[in-house]
Amino acid sequence: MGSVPRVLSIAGSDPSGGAGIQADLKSIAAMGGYGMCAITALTAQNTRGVTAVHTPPADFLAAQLEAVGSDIQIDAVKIGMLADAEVIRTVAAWLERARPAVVVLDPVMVATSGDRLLAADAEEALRDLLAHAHLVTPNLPELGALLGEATASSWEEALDQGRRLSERTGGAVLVKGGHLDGAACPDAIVDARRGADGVLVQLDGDRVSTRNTHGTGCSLSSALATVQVRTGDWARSLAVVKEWLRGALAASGDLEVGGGHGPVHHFHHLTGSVPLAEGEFTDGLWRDTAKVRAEIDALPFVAQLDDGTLSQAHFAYYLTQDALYLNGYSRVLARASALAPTEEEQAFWAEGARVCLEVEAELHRTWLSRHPQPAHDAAAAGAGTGGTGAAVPGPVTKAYVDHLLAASASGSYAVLAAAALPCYWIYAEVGAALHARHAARPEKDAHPYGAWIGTYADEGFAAATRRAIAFTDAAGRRASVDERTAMREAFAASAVYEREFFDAPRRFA
Ligand SMILES: Nc1ncnc2c1ncn2[C@@H]1O[C@H](COP(=O)(O)OP(=O)(O)OP(=O)(O)O)[C@@H](O)[C@H]1O
Ligand SMILES: Cc1ncc(CO)c(N)n1
Repeated sequence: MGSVPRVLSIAGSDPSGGAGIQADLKSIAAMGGYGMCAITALTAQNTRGVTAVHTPPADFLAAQLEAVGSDIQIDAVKIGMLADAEVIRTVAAWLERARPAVVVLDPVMVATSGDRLLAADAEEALRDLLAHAHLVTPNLPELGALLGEATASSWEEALDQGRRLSERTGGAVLVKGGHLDGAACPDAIVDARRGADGVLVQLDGDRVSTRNTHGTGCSLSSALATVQVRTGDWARSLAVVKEWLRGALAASGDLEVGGGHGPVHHFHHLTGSVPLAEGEFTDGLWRDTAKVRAEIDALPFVAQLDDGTLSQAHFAYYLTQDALYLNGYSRVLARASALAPTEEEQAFWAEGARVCLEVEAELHRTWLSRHPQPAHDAAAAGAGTGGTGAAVPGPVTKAYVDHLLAASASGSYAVLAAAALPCYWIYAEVGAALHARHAARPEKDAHPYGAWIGTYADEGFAAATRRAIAFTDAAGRRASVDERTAMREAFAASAVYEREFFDAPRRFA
């Protein structure tokens, strides 16, 4: 066997996708297997119930089994709905010849909705088929019916019935707690060949509070067949499948399928790693920070820069801190260059690091000489003797740069790119909005910050921003689930620091 178990489901079709072969194929894939199916019957059903069943001629099922089995090595078989005695005989005859290494049989008799899925006169034939299975997975009513007894009313009684069924079939029986009353939902594998109580493994579990239990039995049995190929150990297989199914039940509400007993979310564990289209990842980062960005737009600093009422002291503090920030940011971009996976990205971030130093120098040469920070403000900002360019980072500048340096130290290029991105993206957006408003002003020349706002119209920075977004997006698309989470956190934290940076003059100047 290779690393992908080849698993055949012999079962009925549920067009609503929650049970039958549809659930089986999803569950097999969710467990890393290659799913195949031979269809025993077509049902017309949804989450509310079954309205019709069409059973094709048994010869046609035989033809499907022959086609698959004559060409493909089958590592495991899961058997579900069998409809009638002729279908059962057809499957039995094929199993005799094919003798798959793993056979899990879910003796489907009644759907979750209460509708019959097996002809009443076929129960005897089904009992005979059980001997072909390595594991039988009846729910409590099916377990009772297979023994010709009433449904067990306690877990102990169910285990006892399971052991007696195992004695009869010669294989293992999965006793399922799904139909028990109460908050517990245990499952146990019972094998009469294993001594007195026969319990191979029992896994206790809490009941998930949901109506979406359509197809849980189908999903469990096909997933178990798949994992069993990998482990060869029912107890370990059940442990992994039960935890997965619990997650699928817990996430079933995300699906919003149907008004009755809805399906479970078979791929809940993969939602964080679905292949993303170009731009999707960074669009998500942008959406997630909508609130923080709206808060930036509403800051007094932005409004005052816009209408020209910003105090010289606040502006000078801002420029001073910006120069300090750019120095730290340059080192962070240099680290992104060092970690970059391609030469194109390496060059891009290195150029960004260089430009930061150039802009820092320009701030000192031009802007800060025109708008020096008053001595008492520089002292308040921690510059000591003040006013002579010996400023030190204020609390926000320090915290923001420390956050970026921590992202550098994470060693993840993707996380570092995400942390660095708001400084491009949010700054570019805020600047573009300020610039657009300024450009529409009739008396531009009289505006005290007109020249500064003019620097926001830098097409080179806008182009660099687009590339920084594209590189971060590509890194996000390649990233693992955990790394994507860390990227979102890093981006969101930087967005908050962007807000704090614009608000810092009001608080700390
Ligand atoms: N609400 C729940 N919370 C947690 N686990 C559950 C819940 N309902 C069912 N299960 C689990 O789902 C699996 C299937 O159990 P169940 O007894 O419901 O099978 P079934 O009746 O054959 O399913 P189906 O709905 O496909 O007919 C078992 O592992 C059981 O423990
Ligand atoms: C086709 C099919 N198989 C099994 C079940 C049991 O859930 C169902 N509802 N439908």
